[in-house]
Amino acid sequence: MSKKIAIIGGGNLGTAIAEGLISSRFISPKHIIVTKRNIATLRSLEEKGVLVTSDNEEAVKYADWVILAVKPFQVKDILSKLQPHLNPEKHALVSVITGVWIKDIQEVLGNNFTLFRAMPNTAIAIQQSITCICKHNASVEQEEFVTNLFDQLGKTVMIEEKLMDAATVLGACGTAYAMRYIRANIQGGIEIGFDAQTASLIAAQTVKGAAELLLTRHTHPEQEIDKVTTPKGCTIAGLNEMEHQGFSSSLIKGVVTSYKKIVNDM
Ligand SMILES: NC(=O)C1=CN([C@@H]2O[C@H](COP(=O)(O)OP(=O)(O)OC[C@H]3O[C@@H](n4cnc5c(N)ncnc54)[C@H](O)[C@@H]3O)[C@@H](O)[C@H]2O)C=CC1
Ligand SMILES: O=C(O)[C@@H]1CCC=N1
Repeated sequence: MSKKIAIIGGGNLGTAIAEGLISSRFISPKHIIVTKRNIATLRSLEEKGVLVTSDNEEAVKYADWVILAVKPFQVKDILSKLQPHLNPEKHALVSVITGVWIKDIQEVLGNNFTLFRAMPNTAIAIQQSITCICKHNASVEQEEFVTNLFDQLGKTVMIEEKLMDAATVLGACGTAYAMRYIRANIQGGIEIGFDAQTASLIAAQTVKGAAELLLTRHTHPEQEIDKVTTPKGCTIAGLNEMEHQGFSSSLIKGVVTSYKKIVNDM
């Protein structure tokens, strides 16, 4: 029988997952049901054949896989209401919620459920996410299903739950960090003569190419940098100025600050 997936919380990430699953043809749109209190903004998913509802209970009755994609502060209340309608023989859960641990979910649902935590990023909408996954109480088939699902949407890596906060920072917040890097390049590009559109294209494609070099060659960034930096040239002059201004240091401090924010808030 075909698997059916409920996405509880059709916000940025929930809709991005639905869109990615449809584009990858991993699952038929009619086997996805997305919930949100106000479903008006889910119209475009509905037009693609996805079921939408404001009733979480209806969604879990329909599905066997339940993806939780609401804000951290909403999850306990939502799970408490769903608890009478969830059955460990039928349902397996995947939470993409930041800072919510397997033990937090177990506090509401008990210990019998198969639970996964997955940390994708918003590039999941175009099947280019990195998704870090950890599992609890999962069979080999269930692990394969979840890995296969997120493999359709980019790359996946299985990690221990204790690294989930770190995965959130590096993988999910990382999309925003990368955008800021690109934006700064665009601003610099405009100052040295490009119009905004051309600067954006050059900056984004350059970053994409740099990432592809690392992903296909499995080299260290510094090896690739060595190939760009002509002695006494302009690249090393710019790079060194960036470092004098604290470039790497500011990025590392930002990553650690994001991490501390998750750890201290949750
Ligand atoms: N945005 C991102 O890049 C990433 C977000 N996350 C995590 O994913 C979760 C969702 O994040 P976003 O999609 O950005 O937030 P969001 O606020 O866009 O989405 C949450 C959605 O849940 C809906 N919702 C609220 N109460 C509900 C209820 N009772 N029943 C059904 N739906 C309800 C809201 O209307 C909203 O559309 C958060 O826990 C976040 O930490 C994880 C990785 C990346
Ligand atoms: O900023 C946040 O809290 C969430 C977690 C990862 C991406 N967005």
